[in-house]
Amino acid sequence: MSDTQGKTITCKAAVAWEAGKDLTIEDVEVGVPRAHEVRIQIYYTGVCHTDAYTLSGKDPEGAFPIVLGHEGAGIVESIGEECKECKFCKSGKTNLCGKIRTTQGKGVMPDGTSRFKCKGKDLLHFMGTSTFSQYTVVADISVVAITDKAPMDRTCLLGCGITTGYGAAVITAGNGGVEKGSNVAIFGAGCVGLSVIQGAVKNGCAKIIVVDVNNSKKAWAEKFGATDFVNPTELKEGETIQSRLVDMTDGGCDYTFDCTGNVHVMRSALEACHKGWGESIIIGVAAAGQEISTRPFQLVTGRRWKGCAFGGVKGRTQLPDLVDDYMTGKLKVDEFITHRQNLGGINQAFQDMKAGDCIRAEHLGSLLRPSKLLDKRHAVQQNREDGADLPQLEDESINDIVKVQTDCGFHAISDGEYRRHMFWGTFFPTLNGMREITGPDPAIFREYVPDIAAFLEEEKVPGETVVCEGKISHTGKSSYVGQYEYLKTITSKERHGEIKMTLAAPNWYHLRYKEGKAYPKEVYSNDEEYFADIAEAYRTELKILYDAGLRNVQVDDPNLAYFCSEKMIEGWQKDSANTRTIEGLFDAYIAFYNECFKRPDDMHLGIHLCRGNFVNSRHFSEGGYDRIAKKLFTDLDVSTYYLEYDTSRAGGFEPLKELPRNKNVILGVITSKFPKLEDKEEMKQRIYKAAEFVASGTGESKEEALQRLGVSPQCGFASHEDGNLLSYDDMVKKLQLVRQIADEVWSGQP
Ligand SMILES: NC(=O)C1=CN([C@@H]2O[C@H](COP(=O)(O)OP(=O)(O)OC[C@H]3O[C@@H](n4cnc5c(N)ncnc54)[C@H](O)[C@@H]3O)[C@@H](O)[C@H]2O)C=CC1
Ligand SMILES: N[C@@H](CCC(=O)N[C@@H](CSC=O)C(=O)NCC(=O)O)C(=O)O
Repeated sequence: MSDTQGKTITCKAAVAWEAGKDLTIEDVEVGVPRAHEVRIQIYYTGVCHTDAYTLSGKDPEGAFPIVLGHEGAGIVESIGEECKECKFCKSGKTNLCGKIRTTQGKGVMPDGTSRFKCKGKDLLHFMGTSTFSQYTVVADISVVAITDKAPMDRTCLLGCGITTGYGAAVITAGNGGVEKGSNVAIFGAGCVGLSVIQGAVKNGCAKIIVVDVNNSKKAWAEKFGATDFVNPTELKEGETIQSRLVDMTDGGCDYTFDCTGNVHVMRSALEACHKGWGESIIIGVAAAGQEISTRPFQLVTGRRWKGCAFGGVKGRTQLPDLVDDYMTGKLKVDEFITHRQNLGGINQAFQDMKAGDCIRAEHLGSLLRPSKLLDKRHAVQQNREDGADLPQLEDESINDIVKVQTDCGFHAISDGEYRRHMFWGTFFPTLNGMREITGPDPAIFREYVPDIAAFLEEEKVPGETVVCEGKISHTGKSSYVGQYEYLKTITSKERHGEIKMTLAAPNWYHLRYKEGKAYPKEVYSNDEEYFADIAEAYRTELKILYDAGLRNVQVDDPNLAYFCSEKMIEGWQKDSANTRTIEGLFDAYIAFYNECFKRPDDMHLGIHLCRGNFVNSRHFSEGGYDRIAKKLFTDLDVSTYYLEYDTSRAGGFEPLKELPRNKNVILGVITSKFPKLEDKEEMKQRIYKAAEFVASGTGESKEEALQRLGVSPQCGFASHEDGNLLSYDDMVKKLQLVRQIADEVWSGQP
């Protein structure tokens, strides 16, 4: 036993102080286990809709403050002193043990007290488990020992959702499970419904029909073994879901399962059962106050309604068998792991669960403008037209490009950056203290910074740039938010959280300028002061965007990719004016980024590392991620990296070994620079290869690593409004190819 035995442990836990509010990570005291109790060090926990239900305040038993969580796996740290004794357990008829249920429902241990304390207050326990804590105390009968060969990051998921669905099919339904040859219908293909499918497949059901309002669940359902899929919102006129299922099964299903928690669905599920013997199992948790109803005649004529908690599985005796099924490949568990978070990311985990999906097919934001829009913008820029009708044309063109994206099946919709001239938009020039200038003095630029070098090769400097002339601050008025607001008006409310906005890189007007030229010395005495004001401006901008509803941000940063370029590094080292080493500058930029992008947990942040994407499909820099990967992936506080991988310019996949378990990479294997369509199979093989490298770095399986990858074009199609060397149709074909690849690699996922 550990040396903490007999002592209170102080550890981190996610505390729900009140209903409807985010959890906060607190230091909590976890008391010594008493008689018939066990203290466990929790290594992994799942997040379940029932946690969200209780947190929402709708659970009649929900009380606060509480430590939620009930899908946990860990190691026993210490035990108090050692049921076949309660009426329920003695009956052999149910898994609902009565011994501790009353106190458990009140959020306390069987002796009526709590083992959690925080800020001098007792915290309540949840479902007798409270797994959102590094340590927890549970009653001895609430814990089951399983083989230490089973990985805990998977077995925690057997704590509820998977076991519930699987158990409902193989234990609760009928007399000990659905019979071979039965026809079953499963309403709702989330974790629970998909697990019902697994049970139905195991027992040899004939028809396994999945009913879900979300068409993206069809591929998921098929992957788990469903034979049919019906979307109840796409029925023929006059048809109900009951009548469709009755028709499909020659009179009705032998078994139906509600895995939605919707009481109307529960009714349909019952009424879709076969007269005389059909049985409907309620699994979903309905909101407080809701009741089920049907015509009593449905029951009179032999249909039966039943329900189950935890699938009817007796945790202490039957769970080890499920673990064995998983270990021997009979029960799918890995496939359910779509996201990982550490304890600090728990609110994000709730958001991810509610969003239901993770985005696999992406693009980088900028899309080719239609020629009518481009012509108009040129006419306005050259003062040939006054531009009064430009906003209207922008709106129309955005409506069209949003339709293209939704038709292609993209979720992270952008406005194509149609209101911007360059990919970074108008953030910097609109800050107090910054000014856009044309025809800048070439002497201010670092001539070895790749985009500057490219312009100088053509004996030009950038036509315009933004310089700092005074103390920088945000005006309080965002130049990006209008772009998001417009997208909201043309997309459904459920999609507003997926809309993606691209933002300028905070270091953009720093790296290009020679030492001492990025800001006047009288205003800032060093980089850190300058960075601090820009960071404050970014935080203000993010708050405005967040308050408007934006939850998906992508930063476009060529500068960080320049740190992969030998030429740039050589230039930096030869420049005697530089006061930092190149490594020191990279570190400073990472710290700068982390200050700029301090954000709420439910705002997703990704970063695109770009090697240049200018008119005529021009790139600026070359070099693999090897030299920056460790710091980039570990120290930079972003969730997703959009990485170029279309040519050997970006090097190999080896650096992906450095990707930690809580981060994602979108592989830009499709070029946005040229029209030739990539070979789909070859691209899929590249993705699988990338997954091998990710897996080899963390020790995950390749399948798990795949769940942190996605696919996209390598860059935008029009970082400069004039766009790359391909046609609008070529671009659409590329987007369709990205979608097809994603569908084949991650079937059913967005
Ligand atoms: N009884 C028990 O022991 C347990 C119950 N639950 C409950 O089971 C339910 C399902 O959990 P998850 O699978 O994790 O949820 P989920 O949200 O991942 O999946 C629900 C699925 O139902 C679909 N759906 C929603 N409305 C629908 C409708 N009207 N018709 C058809 N499909 C519809 C959704 O598109 C989604 O695919 C929840 O209510 C949860 O609280 C979860 C674990 C244990
Ligand atoms: N407390 C709620 C009901 C919550 C609930 O239904 N819990 C189920 C399992 S759902 C798991 O994710 C459960 O354990 N039921 C058995 C029990 O004895 O609680 C309410 O009062 O509505």
